Amino acid sequence: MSDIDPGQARPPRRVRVDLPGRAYDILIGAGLVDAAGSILAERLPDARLAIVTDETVAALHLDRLTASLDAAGIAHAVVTVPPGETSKSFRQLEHVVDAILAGRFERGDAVLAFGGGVVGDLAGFAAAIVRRGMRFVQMPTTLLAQVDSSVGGKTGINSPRGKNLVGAFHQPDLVLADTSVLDTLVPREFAAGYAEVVKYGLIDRPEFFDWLEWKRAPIFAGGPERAEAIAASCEAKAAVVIADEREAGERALLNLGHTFGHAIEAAVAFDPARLVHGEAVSIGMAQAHRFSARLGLCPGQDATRVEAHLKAAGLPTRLSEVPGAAIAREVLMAGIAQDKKVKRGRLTFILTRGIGRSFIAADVDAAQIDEFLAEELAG
Ligand SMILES: NC(=O)c1ccc[n+]([C@@H]2O[C@H](COP(=O)([O-])OP(=O)(O)OC[C@H]3O[C@@H](n4cnc5c(N)ncnc54)[C@H](O)[C@@H]3O)[C@@H](O)[C@H]2O)c1
Ligand SMILES: O=C(O)C(=O)C[C@@H](O)[C@H](O)[C@H](O)COP(=O)(O)O
Ligand SMILES: [Zn+2]
Repeated sequence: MSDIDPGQARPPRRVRVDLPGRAYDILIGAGLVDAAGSILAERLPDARLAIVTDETVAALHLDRLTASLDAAGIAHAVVTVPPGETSKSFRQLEHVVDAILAGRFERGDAVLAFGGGVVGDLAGFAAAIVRRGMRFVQMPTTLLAQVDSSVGGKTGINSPRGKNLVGAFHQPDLVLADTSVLDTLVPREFAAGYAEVVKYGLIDRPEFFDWLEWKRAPIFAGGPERAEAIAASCEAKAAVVIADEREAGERALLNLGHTFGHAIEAAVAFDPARLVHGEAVSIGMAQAHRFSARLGLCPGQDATRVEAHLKAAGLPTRLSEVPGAAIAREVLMAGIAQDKKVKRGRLTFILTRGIGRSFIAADVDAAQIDEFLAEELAG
């Protein structure tokens, strides 16, 4: 059987994450929710599925997924969590783990994450720890999850002390990204996912950034460029993950904008009414470019160009755009100190020499970051 649904306009694109012993495919295209049953029956024969989803995704798309699994004779159960970042918690982890155990899912069965990055990170962590590791399928339903979180095996939950501080590396066996489900995403969440698309251009693909400047409108409008951008993003991420699966070195580049961004998310207590992850990354990437320019590393016009592109996509680029009470500098500094890239107390940031010329800067002076944040908050 092939992965091509006869109802689809075109076969899915395929990106291979060629990790030795743990290689997997990312299939990208319209109609993969309806085709999931036949694809999974072929690729994970005999696996029962513990589907983890959130209430919003369940209401919009779950019936089509379960109908497809029923038609293929795949046994499944569903566990639902509330939508939003606050579900990346010990409480929801316990809820998901308990449902998997109550359903007597075995190690050879699979957890299937059907949702955005929150569901993917939470379900993936449950898959990593239940019976010391179950099989795992990602069916990402947000732009962010299709271009970033479903790929590469980072799973986990948040702590009130910081973002993703508890987790595990656990690669999926398969990623099915149905681009048609993005049509129900609210514009704010689409824009948030776009920030992580822009990230790949800013890390080391300047020609991709140029292309995004040119193609942003059709990507947002749902033209063929959208699937192209998703596939290009997955290819960029897969290349980094294959080279450095567990972030011993260069994978840290995927953290561009995240040292500032994660601190901002923690400072607003992960409240999606104030800020979602992609928006925090957008502010963080703009800050990484402004800070690099301030140090004389990056041309000022590159920082301006990055900020203009993010703004044009409807994304925030400044701390002053975060709604609610002003964020205190000390709170941000405390969040930055919890970053997972900290080594012997010294800060690591992803800085840049210009668009597409990011690099890992170990041993960044905390006093300079503190001064920079004071300026940013004043400005
Ligand atoms: N593991 C990784 O490598 C990685 C990478 C990037 C981000 N992340 C994590 O991903 C999370 C953010 O993911 P996200 O932006 O997808 O947020 P999310 O999972 O909270 O989804 C955003 C919102 O969109 C809704 N939604 C999802 N799919 C929908 C659809 N098709 N139609 C309508 N609504 C839909 C959700 O219910 C939610 O309210 C963060 O926790 C971040 O830390 C992880
Ligand atoms: O996959 C990675 O590596 C990333 O850094 C991708 C990020 O977009 C993502 O937000 C990730 O969850 C951050 O990882 P963390 O290790 O800083 O928690
Ligand atoms: Zn991210």
